[in-house]
Amino acid sequence: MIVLEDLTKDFGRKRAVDGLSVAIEAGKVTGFLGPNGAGKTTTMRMLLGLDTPDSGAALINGKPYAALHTPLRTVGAVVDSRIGHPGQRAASHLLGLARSNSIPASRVGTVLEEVGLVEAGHQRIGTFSLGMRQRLGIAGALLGDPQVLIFDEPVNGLDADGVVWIRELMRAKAAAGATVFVSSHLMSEMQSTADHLVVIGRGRLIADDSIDNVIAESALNSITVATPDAALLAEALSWAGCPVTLTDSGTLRVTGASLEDVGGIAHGLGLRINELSLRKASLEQAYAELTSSSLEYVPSENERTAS
Ligand SMILES: Nc1ncnc2c1ncn2[C@@H]1O[C@H](COP(=O)(O)OP(=O)(O)OP(=O)(O)O)[C@@H](O)[C@H]1O
Repeated sequence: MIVLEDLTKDFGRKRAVDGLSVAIEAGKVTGFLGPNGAGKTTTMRMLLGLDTPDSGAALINGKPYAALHTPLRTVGAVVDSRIGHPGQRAASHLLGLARSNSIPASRVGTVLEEVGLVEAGHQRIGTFSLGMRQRLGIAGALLGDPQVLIFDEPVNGLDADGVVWIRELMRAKAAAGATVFVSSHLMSEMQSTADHLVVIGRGRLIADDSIDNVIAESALNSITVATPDAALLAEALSWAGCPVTLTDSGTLRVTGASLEDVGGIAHGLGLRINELSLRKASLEQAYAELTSSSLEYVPSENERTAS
């Protein structure tokens, strides 16, 4: 389990992480999301003892990283694709890591196989593609068979097969009881990988909830109602405080209400209903709504139209 307690970090006058408190549970993949500069990497670096908190604590299984006896047996992480020395061979890099953490040398072959790098084990790291370096980083993270995994943007540089592979790896590790904490910018990827989300903006917690709840809370969820008595139902819904619009096709679009609310009001009026359906927001929409007020960098109109 990972626990952040009022975690705070400043770089000069810039507050990168601001009083962040959250518990990341075992047995789940928890997605760590936030706009550019929100403080995700800094948080992960503090968890791994690579940056020191100014106040608060970042704990893995109840301890700061520096207090872990053989860290690679407790936590495996990929926060940087610069791994090992370019002149070193992949297998000897892993062997060095294993030795320094009292991990049996036999694990090197096991993890190289797990990440699909058996053939490349004798190659020098400097000859590796970005995708191969990502896989080697993940091999290092898995070496001590840890119960906590921390990945910062792990799909960067991976091809389509690699993306599916890492998704299945994270799901399998969580299903086996591991705590998997992963940052990503790809909402579609998070939607198919994560169970739970921690969203931050400007270093502060914005949401700590299941993906289903994050989407359910979105103001962009809407209900479509088709009825011959649209005007009457629209008036009743407005009275009940539900924002309602009449669409070009003559149906009503209702927000801020559940299917039960809308069905109940229509039933109370004895109206005939031809369609009553819920249109859920995507995770991307719900996320954009949550983080719109904490963007550090807003693209100009020209950049938006160019992309
Ligand atoms: N070593 C550093 N020195 C000075 N400022 C830093 C340093 N590391 C991070 N920052 C600043 O702290 C803030 C948080 O950065 P961080 O990299 O943690 O965000 P992030 O959420 O990981 O962003 P991204 O999604 O763009 O990778 C940013 O404003 C960044 O410029």
